[in-house]
Amino acid sequence: MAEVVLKGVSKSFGDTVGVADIDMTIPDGAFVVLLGPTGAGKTTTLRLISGLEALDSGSIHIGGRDVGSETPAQRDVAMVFQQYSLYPHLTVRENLEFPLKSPILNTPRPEIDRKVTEVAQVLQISHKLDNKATALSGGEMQRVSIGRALVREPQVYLMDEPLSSLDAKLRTDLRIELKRIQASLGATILYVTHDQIEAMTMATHVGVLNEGRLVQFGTPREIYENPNSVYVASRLGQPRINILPADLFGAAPKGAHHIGLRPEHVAQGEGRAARINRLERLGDHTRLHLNLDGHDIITLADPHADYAPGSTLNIAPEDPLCFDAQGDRIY
Ligand SMILES: Nc1ncnc2c1ncn2[C@@H]1O[C@H](COP(=O)(O)OP(=O)(O)OP(=O)(O)O)[C@@H](O)[C@H]1O
Repeated sequence: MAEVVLKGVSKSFGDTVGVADIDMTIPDGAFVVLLGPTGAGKTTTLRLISGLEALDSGSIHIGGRDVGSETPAQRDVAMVFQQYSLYPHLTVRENLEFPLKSPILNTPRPEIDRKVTEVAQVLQISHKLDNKATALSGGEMQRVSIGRALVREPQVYLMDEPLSSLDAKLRTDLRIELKRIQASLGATILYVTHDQIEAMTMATHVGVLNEGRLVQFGTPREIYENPNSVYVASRLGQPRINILPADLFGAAPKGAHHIGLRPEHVAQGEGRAARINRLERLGDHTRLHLNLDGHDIITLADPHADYAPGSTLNIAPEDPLCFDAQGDRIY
């Protein structure tokens, strides 16, 4: 497919910053997940790449072409939105065929049939192909929307929380399927999600946005293990990283204002006595909700271990991440 390169990309809406000075390279065949809270600029980034929104400044190259003056159709990107966008008067099959019938693609009939059948199978909607789009459930409509993007082989797929309206089982199935499609087609995908598991399992790279700025870009592992700020550290990981005063366990590490401890980096059986507030038994593991000097701490425990709420557990930090007063990582 194609590499996408953003250089100095900015877009404001009146006084509101949409995105500011974004430099980002989405390698050919990469699955890049954008993370950030609401309003961080994720959707705006997708809309700028697709051409639905015009740049204030900067440039966007797709496959080496500067697409600044191209229409969305010329850019050859496929976009899937959170809200499904189907032609209600057409059947599922007609909706899926629609992108392939565009005069630009001019796909031969047998090829259209083959693609529609294949995509319908992947999305588990083969039995609904001849239903009107309006006769589908919300989850089915969303699958057809995804299908309309997948029948094409565009330069890049732009997906804005495409699985968020689906139930848990289907979301898991489609997560695996999307990843497989990406690997087998070598597709370049830019994907927005709030779902930690989607981000960790599907992404080859993660871009973290904060108030329109790209604050870190790296592999999910780099972002998880080596975040450059409290903000980035808090975006990935479920349960979230524990951010605690640097001196909670004794003398603060040099220069540190806060330490960050992932749940798996809380050593048990040594250190200070924390109160066990609550246990969450999740089957294969248990989450312990602790409190130490008024600070909540979450850690993991063996599912068979016998912890009693109200009792205490000694804990100590293990390989803490250290942050300065501004929340920037110092080591
Ligand atoms: N058409 C618009 N007119 C005015 N402001 C807009 C417009 N589109 C986006 N914005 C503003 O730009 C900022 C970034 O919005 P954007 O939709 O990109 O965020 P987001 O990270 O996708 O959020 P969400 O997770 O809620 O979708 C927000 O402050 C938003 O209010």
